[in-house]
Amino acid sequence: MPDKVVVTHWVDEDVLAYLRRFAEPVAPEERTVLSRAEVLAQARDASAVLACMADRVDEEFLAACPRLRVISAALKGFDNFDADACAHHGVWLTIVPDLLTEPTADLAVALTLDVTRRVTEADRHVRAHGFAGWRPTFYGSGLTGATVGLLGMGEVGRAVARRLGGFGCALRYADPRPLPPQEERRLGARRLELGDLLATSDIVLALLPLTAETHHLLDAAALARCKPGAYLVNVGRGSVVDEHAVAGALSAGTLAGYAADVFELEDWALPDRPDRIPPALLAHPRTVFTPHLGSAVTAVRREIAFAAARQIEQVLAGERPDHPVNDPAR
Ligand SMILES: O=C(O)[C@H](O)CO
Repeated sequence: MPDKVVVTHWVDEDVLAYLRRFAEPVAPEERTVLSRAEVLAQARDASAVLACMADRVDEEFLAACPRLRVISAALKGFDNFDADACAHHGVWLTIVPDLLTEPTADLAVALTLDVTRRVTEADRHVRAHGFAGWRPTFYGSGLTGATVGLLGMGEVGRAVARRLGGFGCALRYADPRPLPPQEERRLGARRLELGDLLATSDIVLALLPLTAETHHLLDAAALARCKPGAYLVNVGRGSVVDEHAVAGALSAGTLAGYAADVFELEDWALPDRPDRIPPALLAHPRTVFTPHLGSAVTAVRREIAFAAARQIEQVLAGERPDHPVNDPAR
């Protein structure tokens, strides 16, 4: 009997065709994700799951799916997946680490320009009130001459720095691991401690994974250290910021704007995660939000799905997958 593979979200037909060469995939036909109950119902007798950002894999999930050999996550940040529990159940957990870098950096720059130049806010105004000619309104602040603080200098941080090199801003970064001096010079980025970065940046971009150390790194106390009138942009994980504290900082005027592609409610594995975006944040005019579109480029999502499918093929063939984050053999 062929191995069953549960694909928890819509993927291109040619990814399903690839999976059909060695397995029997089940996947939603519409552009949607399966609910946890639907995934569990399908995965009870499955050998593999091709998972996504909407999924959570924990002890309960693994106990309900005894035939699983691999969870292949079509993502990089695996904070919603319990890698140790997977290994304990003899299940590989694999990720796709590299393909989201460039599109996520593009979106980070897009959100930065949007929130600082008030693009979405002005668009809403034109649609709601019409346009009767130029007025001295919607003045913002651009990137030229700004000091931009990159919080996190991993792959995405460096990709953002490369892009910002053309905008005439001063680049700073905070990361426990310094870049080699020649790379700092090439990117024109100077390393600072977190407090100094917050105190001196006109725009702060949070480009961090979610870990015990980064959870609510930008809480009320940290935001109080920001340069008055700074902008904050978050494309890493929602819970790196405390969204209620961000709403407070916006209404106090400490922050001039907040743009995000990620939200605390998505961090399913956190026991105290909120189940909605704070209404005060949604209502604030100086916010710009996208629904986790970091890697949402057609060709990139296709490549990510193929890379995840390939790792399922490898495990089912008894091979070591390309990008495991655990080792069930140990
Ligand atoms: O970590 C990732 O790959 C993205 O945030 C999920 O789409």
